[in-house]
Amino acid sequence: MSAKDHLIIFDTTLRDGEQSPGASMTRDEKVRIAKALEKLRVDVIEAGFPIASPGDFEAVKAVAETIKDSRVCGLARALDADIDRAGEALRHANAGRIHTFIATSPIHMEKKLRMTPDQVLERAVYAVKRARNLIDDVEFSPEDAGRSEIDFLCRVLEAVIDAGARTVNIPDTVGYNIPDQFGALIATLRARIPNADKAIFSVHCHNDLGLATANSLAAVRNGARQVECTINGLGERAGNAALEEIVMAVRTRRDLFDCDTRLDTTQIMNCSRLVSGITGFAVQPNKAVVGANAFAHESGIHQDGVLKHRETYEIMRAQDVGWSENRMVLGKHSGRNAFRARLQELGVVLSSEEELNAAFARFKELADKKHEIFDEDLQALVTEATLETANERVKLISMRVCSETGETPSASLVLALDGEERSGTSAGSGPVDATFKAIEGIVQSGSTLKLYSVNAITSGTDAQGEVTVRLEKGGRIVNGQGADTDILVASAKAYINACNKILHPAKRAHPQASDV
Ligand SMILES: CC(=O)SCCNC(=O)CCNC(=O)[C@H](O)C(C)(C)COP(=O)(O)OP(=O)(O)OC[C@H]1O[C@@H](n2cnc3c(N)ncnc32)[C@H](O)[C@@H]1OP(=O)(O)O
Ligand SMILES: CC(C)C(=O)C(=O)O
Repeated sequence: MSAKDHLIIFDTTLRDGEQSPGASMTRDEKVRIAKALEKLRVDVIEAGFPIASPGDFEAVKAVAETIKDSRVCGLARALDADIDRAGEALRHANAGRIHTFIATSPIHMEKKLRMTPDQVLERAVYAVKRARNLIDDVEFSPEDAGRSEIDFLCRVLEAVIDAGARTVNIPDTVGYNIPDQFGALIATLRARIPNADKAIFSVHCHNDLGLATANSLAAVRNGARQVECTINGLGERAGNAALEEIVMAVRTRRDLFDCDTRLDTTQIMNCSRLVSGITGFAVQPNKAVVGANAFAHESGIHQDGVLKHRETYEIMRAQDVGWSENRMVLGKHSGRNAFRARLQELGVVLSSEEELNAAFARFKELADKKHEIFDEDLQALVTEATLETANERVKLISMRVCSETGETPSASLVLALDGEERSGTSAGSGPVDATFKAIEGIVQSGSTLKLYSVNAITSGTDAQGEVTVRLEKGGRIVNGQGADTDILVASAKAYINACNKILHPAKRAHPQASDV
């Protein structure tokens, strides 16, 4: 890859990312993340701001001493002490860089720095020269370039390139720019600055208007060859451009970019999880590339499309960014094709289309009550569907259970017995007891309850409960199962399932394993 084709990825998770309130990292945590970034093959790791604290100095030093395959960078204001401290932290780096900056926008110069433009220009040149005395690789940023006057910006950049800055980074510090404008800014700077070809143009975009990635990409299309970004888009205020978005956009839309990165994108998820785990900043599920839903499909039409041809609804491969695979989430919007495919994956073979339809109907009912249907839910559904299509003399139509402090619980049920609707009410020592007594009152199975057990099939308060009921009649023992998000309904279903077995003419004279 030639320099022209190479898009340099400058990761600033450990510096600007750490500026997210609450995202402070220890030295060892920074080293762990830096190693993961090195494995991802980022070109430059900005490890911190050495003057900020003794701890950050130690962190930058430790990263510089550990990392061999990426360049390690330290940030410094345009001040002697900052530059010297950065140089000291980077002394043992295999490849180091000092990144010095000073603001160039009217508002920052007048209100914050309280310096005239000429003083700022002079200090910028001085800082770059001082840094160059310590290290070969110096980057300069005119902070708040996105709100700076173009003529002044050109003057500053031309002067710092002459002073030895190898990279000039154009920050949209407050995320104020929009893509067309920011792209045009890069094109104008490159065209107007006479020595522009002596430096690499870089961009550093913030996400205050949600445009950090779009602005960075617009800049790349206009000749920027370094992008500063962070894992998961971590960073000051609304964050920085997200590394994973930049890298995958350039790779996925090769048709639009005349450059690419050298990253091993399969390491992206690893870095994302590590950064999220260390900082405690959870990744939103719908975050591009690294969110839990980025490669998940729940809608039937999409699932059907992906099952037939993945690219109908996926522009990237989940594996290419480090997910093990894409995910089909079964839920209320899913269709038969995805349902059938998941059952096949689970090794469940339904003997007829009728059984599949019964299971699918139950699945939709359950999906109305439960956000996500897990494999265990499916197993339970299929068991029920299979039981349902077997000879069923008793079916649950509806039920109502009352349980109130100080009152005797009661249950009223409507069942279909041999196709005829029957209702019954009973009191009991508890709601389950009342339910079973009401069923027994209608069905008159004459059996005795031997066992009642409840299991949560999946986790969460919306989990399905699976109930097993064991009945005994005349030495014959049967087990009935029922599952539902309502534990009383699951209990009624289990009792009815067992009754159906009791009422069904026994094929054998003695209790059999198949009955139980
Ligand atoms: C856009 C960015 O992300 S820039 C990086 C922002 N990151 C950080 O600030 C994190 C680390 N910062 C810190 O730990 C501290 O702010 C320090 C150690 C750098 C400085 O602390 P202090 O000396 O107490 O100064 P304080 O932070 O209160 O104020 C900043 C000073 O730096 C000056 N300053 C700001 N930027 C620059 C610059 N690029 N070059 C020179 N001076 C600068 C300000 O004008 C102010 O000067 P003043 O004290 O004469 O008014
Ligand atoms: C130091 C510079 C590059 C910065 O972080 C910004 O302007 O946002």
